[in-house]
Order: sequence, then structure tokens, then C-alpha cells
Amino acid sequence: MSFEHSKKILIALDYDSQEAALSFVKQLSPDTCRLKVGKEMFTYFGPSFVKELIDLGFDVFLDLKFHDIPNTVAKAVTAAANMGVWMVNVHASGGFEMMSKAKQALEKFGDKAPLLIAVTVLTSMDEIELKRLGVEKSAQQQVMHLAKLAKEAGLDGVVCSAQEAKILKAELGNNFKLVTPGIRPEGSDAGDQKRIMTPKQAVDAGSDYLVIGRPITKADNPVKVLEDVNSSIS
Ligand SMILES: O=c1ccn([C@@H]2O[C@H](COP(=O)(O)O)[C@@H](O)[C@H]2O)c(=O)[nH]1
Repeated sequence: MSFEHSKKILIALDYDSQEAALSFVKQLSPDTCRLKVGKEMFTYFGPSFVKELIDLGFDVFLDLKFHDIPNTVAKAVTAAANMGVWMVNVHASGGFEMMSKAKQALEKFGDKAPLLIAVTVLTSMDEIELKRLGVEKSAQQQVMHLAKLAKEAGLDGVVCSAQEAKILKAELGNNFKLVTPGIRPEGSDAGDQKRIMTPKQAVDAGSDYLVIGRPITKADNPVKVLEDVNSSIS
């Protein structure tokens, strides 16, 4: 199996126990996946947990989806870069100025700067939910609108669903990275995710990185599920 394909999988570590998360992580190799730390684990266990994962050799995506005024977000992404994370994100709906300031704040880290990615439309949202927010565009149109804004602001890519990957790649080019949660291997429960695809469909559509949480972490044999996902996309 090619190393490049294995590293496409970002496992969402959404645990309320650091011990449980670490006992799972210690069965993994940094050659077969990267790890994502989100709001739950960061709120419980903070930067020391993130650093422990980095010390174990893993690339870490710090998924805190910053959304605040430009100055605050620029300082928050600076703190993330100081932690040594591989990728960090902000909400595109925080605006062009916020995204630009965040990108500028990372320039001082040179080639050690984390990738900076913007969340477009959460994969748990469908058009009914967008309408409730007053957004009349389709999910695909709204993702495209926010992704173009993120690209103009100099960001490295976006979080979107794999359902939008093909059209985003065609419009924004191959270097603009697409990080896609809402990945569901055949037969797994969608849960609260609305815009979903299987790992193979996502890769075929052009996703660069596939975020997978519960289908792996809640499985009876998580390592086997990861191996099967990696085989399906290799
Ligand atoms: O649009 C988004 C942005 C982030 N997420 C995060 O990804 C994982 C998905 O976990 P699953 O268990 O595979 O559903 C989770 O940590 C979310 O916070 C997302 O799902 N959608």
C-alpha cells in the first residue's frame, strides 16, 4: 500500500478519556494515518495532550474552527503553530479579513507553519438547515462561495464534504487542499452527518484528506477498520 494514500486518513479522536484515546493511538502507526484533535479532547486535555501525540510521531490537525475577530484568531493560530500542529482551521464565515490576518500571522513560522484551512459548510448541515440560517444558496453553491473567499485570502484549503470535492478541484485547482469529514465506509451509520460519501468515492472525487471518527473509533476492531479503509483507497 502506498504511503501517500495511507496518510490521507485523519482519525478524529473524539474521546472523553485521555487514557482510552492513547490506548487506541498506541496501536496505530504515524505511517498509516494522521490524527485530529477537536473541541472535546482539547477542552478536556489541552495542549499537553496534543504535544503527547506529536511526540509519538503523529501529524496533528487541531480542529478548533476558530471564529472570532481577526486579531483574536491571528493570535489563536499563532498559539497552534507554537504547539507544533500540522494543520489548523478557522471558519470561512469569519470573513476575508479574519482569514488573511490568520494566514499572515503564520508567515513568521516559515516552512514550519501549519496548513491553514477554512471550514465552509459543516458536513452535518443540509439545505433545510442552511435555509434556517437565512442562506438561500444550495450547499454546493455556499461551499464554493466560501472556498473562493478562502483561496483569495491565501489559505491552503478548505473543509467541505466530499460531495463538493469534484467541482471544487475543477474550479480551484489541485494545490488547494480539500479536507472532507462525513466519510462513511459502506454500511456504517451516518449519525448526525448529512453530506456523506464512502472513502473510495471521496478519493475518486478529489478529496485530499478524509476525516473519519466514529466508524473507526467506535468499531469493535478500530485498527482493522483503518486497514480496510486504507486498502479501499490504495
Ligand atoms: O464540517 C465538519 C467539520 C468537522 N467535522 C469533525 O469531523 C469529525 C467527524 O467525525 P465522525 O465521527 O466521523 O462523524 C468530528 O470530529 C467533527 O467535529 C465534521 O464532522 N464536519
